[in-house]
Amino acid sequence: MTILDKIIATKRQEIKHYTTIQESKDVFPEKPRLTDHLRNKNGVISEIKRASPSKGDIHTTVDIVAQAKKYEEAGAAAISVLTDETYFKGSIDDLRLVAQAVSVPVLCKDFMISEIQIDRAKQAGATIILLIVAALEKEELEQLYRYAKAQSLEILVEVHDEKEMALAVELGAELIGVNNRNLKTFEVSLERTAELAKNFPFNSGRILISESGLHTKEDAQFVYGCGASGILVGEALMRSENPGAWIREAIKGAVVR
Ligand SMILES: O=C(O)c1ccccc1NCC(=O)[C@H](O)[C@H](O)COP(=O)(O)O
Repeated sequence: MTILDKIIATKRQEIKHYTTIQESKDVFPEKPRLTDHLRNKNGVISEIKRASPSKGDIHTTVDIVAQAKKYEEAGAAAISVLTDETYFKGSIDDLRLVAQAVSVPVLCKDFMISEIQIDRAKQAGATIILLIVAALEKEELEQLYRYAKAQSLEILVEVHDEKEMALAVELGAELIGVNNRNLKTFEVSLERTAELAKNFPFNSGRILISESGLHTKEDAQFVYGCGASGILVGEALMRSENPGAWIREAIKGAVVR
């Protein structure tokens, strides 16, 4: 059983207890679309990540609102919030607090297998959701993609290999994320982005995002050089004493499209 299988099995149990709020009084600042940002310039999707299966605790006591504001002030293209409780020590309330505090797009980073999770993400202020091809049957992927689109959410479709990439393209995904982390071994290689970028359909308006394992501005430059318009960075920002400087360095010299 891979870690992804384990996370999904836990998620199936957890969602049985999920409920949605019928009438939310939460107010969220208006947010632009990540797709529009990344069509014009490279960007950093900056993540709130307290802990992870591969690294254990990363920064559990973080003030998530202060951290999110640092990301926004530094020019983050979007903020990703890990909402999984069991494996990442996040929560849907983390997402809500961040979405109330910032005016950049907010990604609900979770393991989506059901429409109720998409409803909860939207109610907590997310403007983007993640769909992981490896976690879903083709029909489930199509159904959740259609459902999220109908809610006017942006959808980041995550892939690990050529086969999954073909499915993401067939689905019509505009934002396609290549995860550099092997979810079986936890091994990280930016070469995965380089490999999958070779046949990426850039000319059909798709946007490539490189996810995981980016630690330095050289890492960022490497994947931007492969054609990625965006990078998704968690651990490096959560461990950094100056995440704002990290983001500014990463976007310095980024390509204006
Ligand atoms: O981070 C993990 O250990 C992990 C394990 C299993 C499934 C997903 C996992 N991470 C989720 C992510 O996609 C990352 O948080 C994100 O890409 C940022 O990665 P990093 O910059 O390496 O923290």
